[in-house]
Amino acid sequence: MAAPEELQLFRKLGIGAKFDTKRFRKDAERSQMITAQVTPTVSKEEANKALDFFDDSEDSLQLLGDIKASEKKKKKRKKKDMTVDKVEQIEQEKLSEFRNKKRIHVQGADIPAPVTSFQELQGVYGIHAQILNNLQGLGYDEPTPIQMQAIPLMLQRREILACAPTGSGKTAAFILPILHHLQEPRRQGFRAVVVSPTRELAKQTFTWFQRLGEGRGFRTYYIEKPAQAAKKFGPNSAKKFDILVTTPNRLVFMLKQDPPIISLHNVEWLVVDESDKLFEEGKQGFRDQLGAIYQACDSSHVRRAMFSATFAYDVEQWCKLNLDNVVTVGIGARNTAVDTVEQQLLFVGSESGKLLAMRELVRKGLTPPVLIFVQSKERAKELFHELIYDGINVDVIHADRTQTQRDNTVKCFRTGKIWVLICTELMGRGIDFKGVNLVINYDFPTSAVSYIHRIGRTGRAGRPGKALTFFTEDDLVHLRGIANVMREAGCEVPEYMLELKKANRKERRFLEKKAPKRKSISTTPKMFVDKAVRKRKMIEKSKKMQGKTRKNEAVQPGSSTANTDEQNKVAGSGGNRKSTEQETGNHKEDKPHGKKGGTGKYRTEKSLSGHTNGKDLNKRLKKRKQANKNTVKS
Ligand SMILES: Nc1ncnc2c1ncn2[C@@H]1O[C@H](COP(=O)(O)OP(=O)(O)OP(=O)(O)O)[C@@H](O)[C@H]1O
Repeated sequence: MAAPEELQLFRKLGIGAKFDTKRFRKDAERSQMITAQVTPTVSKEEANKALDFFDDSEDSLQLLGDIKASEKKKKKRKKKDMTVDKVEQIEQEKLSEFRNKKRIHVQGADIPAPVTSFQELQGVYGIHAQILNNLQGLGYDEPTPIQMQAIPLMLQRREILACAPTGSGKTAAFILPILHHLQEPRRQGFRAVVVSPTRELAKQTFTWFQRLGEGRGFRTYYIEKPAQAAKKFGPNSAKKFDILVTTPNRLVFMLKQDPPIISLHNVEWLVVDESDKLFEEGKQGFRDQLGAIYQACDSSHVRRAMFSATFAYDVEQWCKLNLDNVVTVGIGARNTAVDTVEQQLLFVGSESGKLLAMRELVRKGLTPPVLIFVQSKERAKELFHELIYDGINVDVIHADRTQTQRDNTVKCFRTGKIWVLICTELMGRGIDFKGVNLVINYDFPTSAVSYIHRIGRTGRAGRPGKALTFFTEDDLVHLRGIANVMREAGCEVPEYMLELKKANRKERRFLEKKAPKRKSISTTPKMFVDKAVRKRKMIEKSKKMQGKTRKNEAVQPGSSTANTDEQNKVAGSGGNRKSTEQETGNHKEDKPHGKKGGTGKYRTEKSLSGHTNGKDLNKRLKKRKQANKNTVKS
């Protein structure tokens, strides 16, 4: 074997010379002149070693004078470029591997790397330490996948369309970058706007802004009553707020006043939460209102972000056409339910079968908190009247209840004072009740999207949950779609369900909007219901009259009379107000209800005492029995 110095000299002398690799292969290998050519992939270290080698050889080139220096430099640069490319490629591979592991899918140009910890946000982006403290205080140890990718994107002022499962932390994903960009409170008016489809969700987002921004002094405003807001916002007073959280109709109402009573000219971030819902057209959707808000945010540097748990093709198309260099971020498979929810379907035969099944569940013992979804406010009222007589700690929330009542009900459910909450689609999206144990779809949802959102009220932030869906023959048209969602999430479904006829797009759209007509839930004879409705109407009428008199006498509203009326209103099973289940934009709603003060509280206390106070319950049961007897007689 040749001595190392000899080999070195041999290598230097041999530079540029071609070997007959068949004849001299052994010599060439020994002097390491062809190893680099036969190695298929080079690590960074290896590549650097190779470069060192060529650096050495440059001297010898000058000595030998065989090869031109410029050619050599070119080669050297090429090798260096190759190494940089290789390093970048390796980095990209690592990123892809990490994204795959977290099921993060991205589409777009120049996408920043996901962050792996909240601390990284401070190091790389300079997020304020107070915000990190707030996160820690809330028990957010590490970012969720949507937060890992959406936060750095928004911190780089990129416009995004984000889709991530229910309960996966989308709210903090948009709040953190907003708080960072606004830096500090300034007297410039609203600089960030978040639009949500329901008041409950808007209020919840408002609360999260306060929690995550605690100690930073930002002033967030939630439009509860446009008329009140108008007073509050006199031309200059609106300037003292930084962030606005609202439902679309309330904001549009204020924008459309002449002159507008709110200005969005300084808005830097417009976030549309539940974007697929807000993009829906027609009575149930908010497409027009969203258009008006989009136009009102007319600053040249406004950025927009859309968030939802479910993906809609038209939202994506709109974003691609209208947003600047938009990035799409998706977590997991599109339009799927979270796998932390154990899903079950239960065939109950008929409408009355549902009530029997419900009572059977109660008899066996329900573990609260439980959410029950029905398809309309009328049915919500009917079911409430059935269950309350069963002695269940139950309350109901729907669009016919006043805002105060809705707020109180939500509060009582959050604090565990109410165990079972009956609701409509109103509560289907975004609401974060911690630890909901079971979601019951008493009425079958009209689309897979609605199903995903409804059952997403449980199994949040990685916790386990259960969902039970009743179905009858009326629901067969929707069954296949929901069975598919269940199977995607790894739940067992009978094969026949997946083989049912598939509805085409047009049919699906029609079915989505029209829930099947169902027999009443109520077991109380209709004549008594009618009587109750008539009575309620009379009371409402007399209340109006009293209200007028009170106004004339300049007496403050919110008296005990209002309480009694409100109680009757909730107890009535009919309803003649024409509000939809979503936020309606009927601003008349705000005026009288705002004045009813503690009526919701009264109502809640009453329903609670209904369960704890046996005497009261017995009285009501007696009354009901008597009513039934009377019908039989007549
Ligand atoms: N990084 C985190 N670590 C722990 N908990 C978190 C984290 N981020 C969010 N959460 C909690 O997870 C729950 C769900 O978050 P959030 O309401 O933002 O979900 P979401 O994705 O908006 O759901 P939905 O689609 O139903 O609106 C909340 O209680 C929130 O406090």
